Amino acid sequence: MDFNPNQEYAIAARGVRKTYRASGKSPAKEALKGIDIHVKRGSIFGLLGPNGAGKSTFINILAGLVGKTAGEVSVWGFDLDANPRQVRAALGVVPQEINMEVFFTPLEGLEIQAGLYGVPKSKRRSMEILRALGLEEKADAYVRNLSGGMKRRLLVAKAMVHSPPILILDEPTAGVDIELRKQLWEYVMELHAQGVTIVLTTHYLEEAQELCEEIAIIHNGEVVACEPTEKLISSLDRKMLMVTPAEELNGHLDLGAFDVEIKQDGRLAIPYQPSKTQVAEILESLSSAGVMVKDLSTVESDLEDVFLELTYRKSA
Ligand SMILES: Nc1ncnc2c1ncn2[C@@H]1O[C@H](COP(=O)(O)OP(=O)(O)OP(=O)(O)O)[C@@H](O)[C@H]1O
Repeated sequence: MDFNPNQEYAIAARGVRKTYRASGKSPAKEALKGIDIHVKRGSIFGLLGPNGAGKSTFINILAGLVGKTAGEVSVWGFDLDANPRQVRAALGVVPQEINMEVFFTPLEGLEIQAGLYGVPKSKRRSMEILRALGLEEKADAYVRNLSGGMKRRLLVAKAMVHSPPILILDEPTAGVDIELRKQLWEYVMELHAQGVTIVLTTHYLEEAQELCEEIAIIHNGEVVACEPTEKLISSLDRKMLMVTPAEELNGHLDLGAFDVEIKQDGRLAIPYQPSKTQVAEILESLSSAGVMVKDLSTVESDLEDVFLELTYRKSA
């Protein structure tokens, strides 16, 4: 396909809305309330949000499985409404649910998928893809005899048969053990190194923090944050001062304006806002309370804190 190198974005979505119609006893549901998302070409982009936030709805709109109610979407420079076929060719989508044809072997399944995408026989790379995902030995096995992790890797393989420039993974590691998760990410990182743009939704904040260059947080159908990962984390005005007292403290400690928690190992955890509080002020309070400090360190916030704070702010 045409890789349109002049386009900056792999995916550009503006004002995307989706209202699911009422059916039976279920009322209409506004799942996306006008979201803007821009994914840079060649990046790894994370879409985070609690259950029901609207992540799958957005991905299903991109994949052409759900029709949007309003807004504009362009994928690899192609408008979704005007050029749905090109958009489909630009995307490899790994769905959340393992729902696959069990009558074919993995190799047959990939060949059929390649055929559906019109990949000529001479350009097919089915065995190469199976090898990369550690499924070479299972090429001729029954799909129903594969483990859950293998099935998930087979879904990734299927999404890549037509060599799309964008790979979308919807909760790819849910229920996958640590070893397989590692293997899956190694392959995804390899694709990334080859220039493939990766979009993933995950509930594993740590995973997103580790892998994604940019993260959008969706909550209740709205984008509450969309920034480079580091900036997102540093934008949170919260740190933790960890203090090891010279002598063990028994029970309660009152530090006035500061909250303090005595950890099991005897250290004190004191949260503070760097924009408002100097560490010296906390040390003064400790000194007034008669606590001698043996050692201290500060802990940065992680994505979990950002996530909680942003989603809390929105629902407050
Ligand atoms: N086909 C549908 N008909 C009606 N409502 C739907 C439909 N699909 C999703 N919804 C609703 O839209 C909202 C967003 O759902 P969506 O599946 O996009 O969330 P999500 O962020 O992907 O959540 P999860 O992480 O649980 O997959 C939810 O309230 C959900 O119940």
